[in-house]
Amino acid sequence: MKTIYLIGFMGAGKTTVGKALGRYMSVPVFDTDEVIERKEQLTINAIFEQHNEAYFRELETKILQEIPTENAVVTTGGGIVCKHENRIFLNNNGVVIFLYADEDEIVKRLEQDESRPLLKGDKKEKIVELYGERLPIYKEAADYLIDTTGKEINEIVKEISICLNLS
Ligand SMILES: Nc1ncnc2c1ncn2[C@@H]1O[C@H](COP(=O)(O)OP(=O)(O)O)[C@@H](O)[C@H]1O
Ligand SMILES: O=C(O)C1=C[C@@H](OP(=O)(O)O)[C@@H](O)[C@H](O)C1
Ligand SMILES: [Mg+2]
Repeated sequence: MKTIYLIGFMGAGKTTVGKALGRYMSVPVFDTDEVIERKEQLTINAIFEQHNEAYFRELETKILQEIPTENAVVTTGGGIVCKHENRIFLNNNGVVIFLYADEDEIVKRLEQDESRPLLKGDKKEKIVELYGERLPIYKEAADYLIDTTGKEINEIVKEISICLNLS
């Protein structure tokens, strides 16, 4: 089975849904952020502070290309689609599912979260600005779009399984 890549904005549920999807499909799950943090022995926040975003993006591309392209679920960081090279790799190596959630839902889910360096400061303003820039990119990069707004994790996993004829 070709690897399933989950893309979408911060807070769309990629990491959470991906873990549940991997359990449902009995395949390993690779979260690009988690792989990077383990390799660097630094949190994403610390990588941005001690190095910079460009350093993180180089790591992200390298890690993406090291993760198996068969029989796995890969949960990506929200900015991975911003690099054309990454979009080409995703498209060539797996099935790309865009986990959509509307802006208000994203804001709600990330209200208490301080783990995303790009949302430091006025979180809502940053979300509106970044999401506005990226929404067309997610849509263009995806094979399928799943709306996660107001849905439970298992409901989203079920929708993905139907989408991919897994059930
Ligand atoms: N469908 C959902 N409904 C409600 N909360 C969700 C849903 N999916 C994820 N969350 C919550 O939103 C936050 C971000 O989820 P996460 O999986 O880290 O998203 P991403 O990896 O896309 O940034 C977490 O607190 C998670 O529990
Ligand atoms: O959208 C982005 O640029 C980012 C999303 C994050 O992952 P999540 O989408 O899992 O939060 C993480 O890769 C980093 O903070 C950058
Ligand atoms: Mg994540």
